[in-house]
Amino acid sequence: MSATRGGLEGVVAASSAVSFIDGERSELTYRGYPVPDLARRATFEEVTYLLLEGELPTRSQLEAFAQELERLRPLPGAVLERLGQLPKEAPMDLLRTGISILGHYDPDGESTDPAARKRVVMRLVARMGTLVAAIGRLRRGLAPVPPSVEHDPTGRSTAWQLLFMLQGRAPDPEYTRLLDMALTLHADHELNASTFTGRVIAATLSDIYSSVVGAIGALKGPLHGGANEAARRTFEQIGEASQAAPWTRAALERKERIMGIGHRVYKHFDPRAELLREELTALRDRPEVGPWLEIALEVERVVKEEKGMHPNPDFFTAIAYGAMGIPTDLFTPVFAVSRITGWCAHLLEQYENNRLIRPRAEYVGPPPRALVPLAER
Ligand SMILES: CC(=O)SCCNC(=O)CCNC(=O)[C@H](O)C(C)(C)COP(=O)(O)OP(=O)(O)OC[C@H]1O[C@@H](n2cnc3c(N)ncnc32)[C@H](O)[C@@H]1OP(=O)(O)O
Ligand SMILES: O=C([O-])CC(=O)C(=O)O
Repeated sequence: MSATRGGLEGVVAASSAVSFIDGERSELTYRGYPVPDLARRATFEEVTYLLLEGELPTRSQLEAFAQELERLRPLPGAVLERLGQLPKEAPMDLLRTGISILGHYDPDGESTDPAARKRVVMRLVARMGTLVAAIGRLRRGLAPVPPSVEHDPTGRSTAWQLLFMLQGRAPDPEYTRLLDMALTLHADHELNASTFTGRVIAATLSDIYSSVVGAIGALKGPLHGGANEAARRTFEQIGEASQAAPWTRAALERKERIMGIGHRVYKHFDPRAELLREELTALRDRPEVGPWLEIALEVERVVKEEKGMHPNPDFFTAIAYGAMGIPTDLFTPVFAVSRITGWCAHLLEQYENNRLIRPRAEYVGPPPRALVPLAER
């Protein structure tokens, strides 16, 4: 019998100056700034700069940063060509492969020079959204739409560009603002499973692309980033608010997990989910929001009553992203458009002060025993 429940719960596995979670008080900060403040009062590009550079940008720093992202946003043509040749069923697999292909075309991909690593990070941050949008279109048999600066009234916003490249038309300003906020809320979360995966890979002194490919693999799982897609499918299965309470009670009775509910670190509530609920409540008169929100709030009420558990942000982005017209199986890739910033901030931090990450396992197998030759077994 093992002495550990597994999962490294509560284990401090690295020092980091990127983000901080107080699970008891439901507080989250990026580089010292409360994340709800950043989500409400700063753009995702300001937050990206903050995560990567350690400080919020001045106006001119932000302008130069946004211009650089704009310059780097288009994908090398060969990437789209190769993606076009792959089976299209699984967007997260396409994203994983797409990032891997991008690595082949990056002249700095294998460099260990800090300035070259920063250039790699900028390319990844700029291109993740372009890649996700292209995957979304290729899957529907449509030609990818390139980024467009002339039509972007918000001034080079990742959220605007992502929706534009996905849908081929200027997005609804309310949804652009909501997506910008959601991107900020998902940008970093300390040593979550995907970031930890990336840091483990980087700590072997492997390259940034390999680390991000590994992180994407971890994000895909429904216990982590895949929960937003799974939560949407749950709401669709429930169908209408009157069915939500009996459905939830029956699922809990069967000991099933309700996707988008629960968190390893937050003990009382997740501040990101609170903010998203508030934003969606303000939009509840919209037909693409209201009925889904009613279902979600019923599920939330019953889970809280029965298990004392709370929603995580994936519970509400499952409604928000659907309302924006993002296809359900693209929800987790959209998470990656945000989290690439946190992954990169952590990878740079890992390289700066590296030591191989190599924990031990508690051995629970058979005691030492003598080998019986094959002929005698
Ligand atoms: C952005 C993000 O990645 S946020 C996380 C997204 N993931 C999800 O929403 C998936 C659903 N949630 C879960 O599976 C979990 O709550 C996790 C993985 C997020 C964190 O859980 P952990 O702290 O590891 O808890 P653990 O898996 O040990 O479960 C503890 C107990 O709570 C129950 N539980 C945990 N989450 C849920 C849930 N969503 N629904 C129902 N029961 C749950 C477990 O069944 C278990 O019950 P038991 O003790 O009777 O066996
Ligand atoms: O921190 C975690 O374990 C999961 C999470 O909420 C995130 O990655 O945003």
